[in-house]
Amino acid sequence: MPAELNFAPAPLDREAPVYVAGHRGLAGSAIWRKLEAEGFSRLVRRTSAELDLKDRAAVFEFFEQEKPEYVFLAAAKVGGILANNTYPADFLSENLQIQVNVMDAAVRFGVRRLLFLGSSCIYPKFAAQPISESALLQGDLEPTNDAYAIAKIAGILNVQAVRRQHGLPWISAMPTNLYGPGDNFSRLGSHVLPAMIRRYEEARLDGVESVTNWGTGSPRREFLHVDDLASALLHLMENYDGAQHVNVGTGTDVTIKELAEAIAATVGYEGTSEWDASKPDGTPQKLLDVSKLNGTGWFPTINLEQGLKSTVEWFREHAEDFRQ
Ligand SMILES: NC(=O)C1=CN([C@@H]2O[C@H](COP(=O)(O)OP(=O)(O)OC[C@H]3O[C@@H](n4cnc5c(N)ncnc54)[C@H](OP(=O)(O)O)[C@@H]3O)[C@@H](O)[C@H]2O)C=CC1
Ligand SMILES: C[C@H]1O[C@H](OP(=O)(O)OP(=O)(O)OC[C@H]2O[C@@H](n3cnc4c(=O)[nH]c(N)nc43)[C@H](O)[C@@H]2O)[C@@H](O)[C@@H](O)C1=O
Repeated sequence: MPAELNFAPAPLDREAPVYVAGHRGLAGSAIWRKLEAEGFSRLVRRTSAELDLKDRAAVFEFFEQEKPEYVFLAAAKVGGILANNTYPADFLSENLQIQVNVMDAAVRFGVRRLLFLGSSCIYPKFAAQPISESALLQGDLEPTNDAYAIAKIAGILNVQAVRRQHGLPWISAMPTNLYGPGDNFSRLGSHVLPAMIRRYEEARLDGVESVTNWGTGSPRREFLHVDDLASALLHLMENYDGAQHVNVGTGTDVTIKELAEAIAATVGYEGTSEWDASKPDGTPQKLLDVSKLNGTGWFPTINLEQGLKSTVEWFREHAEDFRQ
């Protein structure tokens, strides 16, 4: 068993090996950029083709070889409402395997600090708004993502159990809906914001007069730019130590209809928007209470208007990669 470690808020050692699990994903790539910009000199990464985190033996071998001192656990099976609703068994199984393997290996090889990334979908479907950390397990989950949410709740408990049993000062962060460069823009598997950027931009280019979005447009969502997420996560690694997970968001939300209007305006689409109410709306609202995070001294810097503009620019620069 590793020696018990005590945490005191302090900058992470820029010379120590840091493993960013999921470094090619939306969140992981932003964490990687942030750590590089902050002068971390021994960043460690593996693609899923090089290291399948579901392969327990391979994960242990990797940790033994690289001996990371810090881990950002941003590798996961992730998708929007339709993907979650269609493949619940995969979302449950793959996420449990990935997080258990990584955390078990991290215990075995004495990782000093590990940050587990969950999601705001861990909270009850009808939680009081804004949702505070203490709302966890106080009500029924949203059925379209209950399997994924249970895996993420298990991850929070895993971190807490490691803290109790092994004395390692690991933490969990629960981000709200994320967006930014490197997002998944696939038509069926993506989240709403990248899906709409693609839909409205392609409709503009093709001269299509009307686009159809999913659901009624009435649900409310909070959107955090991934560069803000990465900055918040490094801040938490350097300033927060507690068994309770920390919400990471902006503290403001919009309706999906308002988001659609903002995206249409940003891409310059002048047609109309329809709504397909046969598609699920999901949780009516999931606005995070971010007072705990703000209390540590961290605040977001990128508002939705700026973030949409730069993400549309990024999508245009990479549009070829998404042609099918
Ligand atoms: N996107 C969002 O809106 C939100 C995301 N989160 C959380 O943030 C984290 C990251 O999400 P996000 O960046 O959006 O996801 P992405 O789908 O963009 O990236 C996930 C990454 O995980 C890696 N991965 C998946 N399966 C495996 C595996 N079996 N072995 C190794 N690596 C694997 C992939 O690696 P590779 O590219 O090499 O295949 C990929 O780069 C997740 O924990 C998610 O729950 C939380 C709230 C909202
Ligand atoms: C991050 C979070 O992401 C998922 O939950 P979600 O918040 O419901 O995310 P979403 O982005 O998929 O949808 C938000 C809203 O937008 C509407 N909507 C309209 N048009 C499109 C559309 O074209 N695509 C998508 N995906 N949604 C659309 C859609 O009907 C819904 O009302 C879970 O994976 C959950 O597990 C999770 O953690």
